[in-house]
Amino acid sequence: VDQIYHLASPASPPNYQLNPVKTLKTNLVGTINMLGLAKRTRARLLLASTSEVYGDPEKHPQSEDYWGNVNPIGPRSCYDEGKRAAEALCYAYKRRSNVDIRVARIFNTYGPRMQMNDGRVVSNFILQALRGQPLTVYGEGDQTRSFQFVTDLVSGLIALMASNYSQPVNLGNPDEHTIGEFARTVLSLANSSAPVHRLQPAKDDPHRRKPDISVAKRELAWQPTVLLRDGLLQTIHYFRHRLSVDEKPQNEL
Ligand SMILES: O=C(O)[C@H]1O[C@H](OP(=O)(O)OP(=O)(O)OC[C@H]2O[C@@H](n3ccc(=O)[nH]c3=O)[C@H](O)[C@@H]2O)[C@H](O)[C@@H](O)[C@@H]1O
Repeated sequence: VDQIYHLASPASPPNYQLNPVKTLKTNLVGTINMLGLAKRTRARLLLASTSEVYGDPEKHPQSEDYWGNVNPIGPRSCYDEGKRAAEALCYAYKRRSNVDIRVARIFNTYGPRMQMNDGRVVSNFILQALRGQPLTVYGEGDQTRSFQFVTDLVSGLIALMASNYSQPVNLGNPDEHTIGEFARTVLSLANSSAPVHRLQPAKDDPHRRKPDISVAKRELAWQPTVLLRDGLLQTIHYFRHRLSVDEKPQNEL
């Protein structure tokens, strides 16, 4: 074993909150298991961490030296604190046993082959737009996110694994949008006239999120290249195809 990409964990808020104990176990015990493997085999381990280590950030955009604003007992804490502890484990193994680690703090990522029932905003809005169902905006829709296309993330992960840099690195696209604006973009790209419905805000939902990617630019010579419009068109195309296959009446198959 030369390289370990430790990516395993539920990642969608409805998913990881469904079984919070399992989410914590995956990130704690799972990370200990993988770090043990890396120690025994002297492999380099890359941890998929998350922008959620910054919680509901008081610093904007978020750079890696920001310690975060996380509610340690809230509904998101199983994931946020699980990933924070996974990072702590990486640096403990590095200090104690000299394990060679890389830590990617991944910001909202989307693209073809996402699970349709994932529950995150990109898949929800695309599916709703294509089915002509109301787009479910949680709260006022003025919260922001910065969406990165999957191929950009993959090239960032590979560049980080190949680098000599062992401090955390943000991997994300700094192109920031409000969720209300994002709903309108999806409707327009999917040629949909579905309505937008405002629902209750999600508890502890981060209000703003945008990566500062200066470290990734400097250390990895990496930056995202896919524009939101182009990435969304590819993703909408994929979901449209999946719907035509999955929702075809049985007698037409
Ligand atoms: O990718 C990240 O950086 C991290 O954040 C995500 O969490 P979140 O940003 O809340 O992801 P979504 O569930 O896609 O929500 C994004 C925003 O859209 C809103 N939303 C979501 C779904 C929906 O149907 N409607 C809606 O308005 C949410 O309230 C939130 O403000 C996921 O927890 C993680 O996969 C990941 O580590």
